[in-house]
Amino acid sequence: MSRTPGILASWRRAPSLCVQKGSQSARHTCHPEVLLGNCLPVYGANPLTVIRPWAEGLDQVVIHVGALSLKESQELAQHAAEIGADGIAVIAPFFLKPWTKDILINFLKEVAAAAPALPFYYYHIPALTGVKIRAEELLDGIQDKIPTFQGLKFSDTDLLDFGQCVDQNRQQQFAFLFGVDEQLLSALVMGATGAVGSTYNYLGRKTNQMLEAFERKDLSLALNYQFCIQRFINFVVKLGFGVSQTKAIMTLVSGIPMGPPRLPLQKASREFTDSAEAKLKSLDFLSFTDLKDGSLEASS
Ligand SMILES: CC(=O)N[C@@H]([C@@H](O)[C@H](O)[C@H](O)CO)[C@@H](O)CC(=O)C(=O)O
Repeated sequence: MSRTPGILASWRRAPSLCVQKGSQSARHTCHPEVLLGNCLPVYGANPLTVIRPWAEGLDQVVIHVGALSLKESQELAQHAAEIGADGIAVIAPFFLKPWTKDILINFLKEVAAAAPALPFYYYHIPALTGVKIRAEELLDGIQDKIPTFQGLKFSDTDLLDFGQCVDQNRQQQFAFLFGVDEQLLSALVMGATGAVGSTYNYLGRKTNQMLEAFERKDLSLALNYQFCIQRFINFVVKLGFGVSQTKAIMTLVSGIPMGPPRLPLQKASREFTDSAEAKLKSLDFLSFTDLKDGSLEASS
């Protein structure tokens, strides 16, 4: 795999809230419950062909089929159905933006209709799309318009909006999947039923420990794990953290070459990777022998 596979992420529905079990390396994400192919189509690379090899052997695969053009999004949705995906997810189109809830719903409805048998997830990520329609508003009556609507991936720090999504839809059995890894514990308290995020590809074990502590109602321990995760994320954010840096860390931890990012992204610097590696080790995310001997078993 020389090109980016997007970001692999996983979740499991409530009551067990989880990212990849048993390991924190990308290589060991071969058995997550769900793989989300989070990539927009780019010229010459159909995300579905990239996702297919990753999807083999997984229990569930939800494929992101959002695109700037409705037609392209519909074609991707149809292809996702043809290759046996378990669901589709869609972000808001972000070049020509929908400016009201109804317009956004109409766009999503047309995409969902192209794969009428597949559960449909709205992927709310306003920082990247610039579409700031509140998720809580969007969810109001959404199943009347999109009968396959199954849930939401919520990648925003607005916990008021997130909490109200949960609170106003308690009867609906929706999946509420949180996407801000450094705030997951807060979202769990609000009622998140799962998590999808980039750092679970390499901070999975610590995150699972946090989830287990939360399920045991040991909030103090869960908070310790969340703080530890925050220490790492805070550290890399200060260095400049994005998709390229995620690829670099995933390569470092898994040993799987993720390849260079495409322009306009720039490859992560050697200094970044060295600093991230040192930080992972100092916070006990990796043991000192993990990377040297090729063993991917991370320390607890
Ligand atoms: C803005 C962003 O990239 N958010 C990430 C988080 O996992 C994020 O990397 C993490 O919380 C660290 O800030 C995910 O929610 C989104 C994501 O992984 C994706 O769409 O590929």
